[in-house]
Amino acid sequence: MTNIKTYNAISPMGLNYLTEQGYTINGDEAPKGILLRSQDMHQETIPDTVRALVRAGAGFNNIPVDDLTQRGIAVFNTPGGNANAVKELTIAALIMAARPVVAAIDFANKTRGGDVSLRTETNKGGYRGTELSGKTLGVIGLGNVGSKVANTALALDMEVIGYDPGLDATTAWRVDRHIGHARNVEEVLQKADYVTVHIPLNADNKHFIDAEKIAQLKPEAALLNFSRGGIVDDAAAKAALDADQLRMYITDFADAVLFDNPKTIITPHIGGSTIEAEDTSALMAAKQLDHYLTTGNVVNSVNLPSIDEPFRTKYRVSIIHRNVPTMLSQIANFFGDHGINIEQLSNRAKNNIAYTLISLNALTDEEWQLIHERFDQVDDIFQTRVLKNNQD
Ligand SMILES: NC(=O)C1=CN([C@@H]2O[C@H](COP(=O)(O)OP(=O)(O)OC[C@H]3O[C@@H](n4cnc5c(N)ncnc54)[C@H](O)[C@@H]3O)[C@@H](O)[C@H]2O)C=CC1
Ligand SMILES: O=C(O)C(=O)COP(=O)(O)O
Repeated sequence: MTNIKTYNAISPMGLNYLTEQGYTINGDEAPKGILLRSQDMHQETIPDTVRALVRAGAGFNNIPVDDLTQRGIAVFNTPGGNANAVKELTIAALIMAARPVVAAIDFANKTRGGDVSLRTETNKGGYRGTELSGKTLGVIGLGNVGSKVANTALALDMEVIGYDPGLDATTAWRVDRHIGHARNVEEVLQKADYVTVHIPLNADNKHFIDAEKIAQLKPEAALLNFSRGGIVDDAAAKAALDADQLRMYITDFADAVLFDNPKTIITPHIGGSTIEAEDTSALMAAKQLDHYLTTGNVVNSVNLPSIDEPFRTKYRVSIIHRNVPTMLSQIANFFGDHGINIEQLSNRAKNNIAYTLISLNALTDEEWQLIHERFDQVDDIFQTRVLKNNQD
């Protein structure tokens, strides 16, 4: 039985799906797949038997994607699976940035003695807030989470402007037409009363919100970070709070520099922590993992191009290789030279990586062996798998 290793609390919805498909979870055998959430995989040893690693969630900065690609290991995430959960917590944070909810709860709970109802009523004046209605929300990153936050803020009667240079013809449809599109991030920073960041942590986005950008915010603005620690320069945010150049900072990522500051609210990375989001993400992850291991089809991979075609032949050969000239002809020639008839060949590239899926109806054990012997020696080929159609 194929063994899958897991890290973190993965919803039974995903684990049960895999066991129903015949996998073992955390069994004794060397794993073929890994299923995880926020585990820091930069610190883990990933065995050579692993063919796929799936992050049940959106952010994959905890995974050494480049190293795994060189080893021919497919990496997946589950985009959108927890976006609604993050959206709802971000809206809660917006409300907490407008109304002193946390301080007011604290005050009510700490009121002791006498007529507590009367005492809380007479002292409530210190807990007056403002309304979101009519204020401007700036959303940086209009992906699965940011687009939902932006659309929902319209229903709160906010003006919304967004910034996302990576939107394409498909993803732009997610964004309501009443949301203004900023030409640059500075426009968002300067206009908004609230700024919320929903972008991935990668080399380009490290400290994307730095001291220089924070300085462009209105002093009465509030900054929200439900993306990742490291996207906002927390020390710069603290300095701006201390200098009254920023009113409030709410983040889902604890950082000691922010502790014990009444202008800061910290939650312990719970943006995606709802029952629904955990179920949806785990099930998506489990299905994508099974799909890849059994058919070679690639859905929602962060390092391989997508190919999702019905597996109608008896065999498939899946090849992860460098996106270089003559590779495809070398592969096709090998099959021609050995008299192996190709029923279908699909090839797609993503940056410098390409993926080729070859469908066959006849393949002897010797030919199966030969494919591995030959392709495993080619430097530009990272991984070759021969798959038998179990539905056959
Ligand atoms: N707090 C939590 O528990 C959770 C946090 N996240 C974080 O939120 C991030 C976003 O999640 P999704 O919306 O699902 O991802 P997504 O991939 O759907 O969207 C990200 C968007 O950011 C845009 N982008 C990238 N760099 C940008 C930049 N410098 N300026 C403006 N736009 C930029 C991209 O074009 C893309 O449209 C994740 O990468 C993850 O780190 C996601 C889920 C849960
Ligand atoms: O999906 C993401 O990017 C998240 O940050 C969620 O993290 P988690 O799976 O809840 O540890």
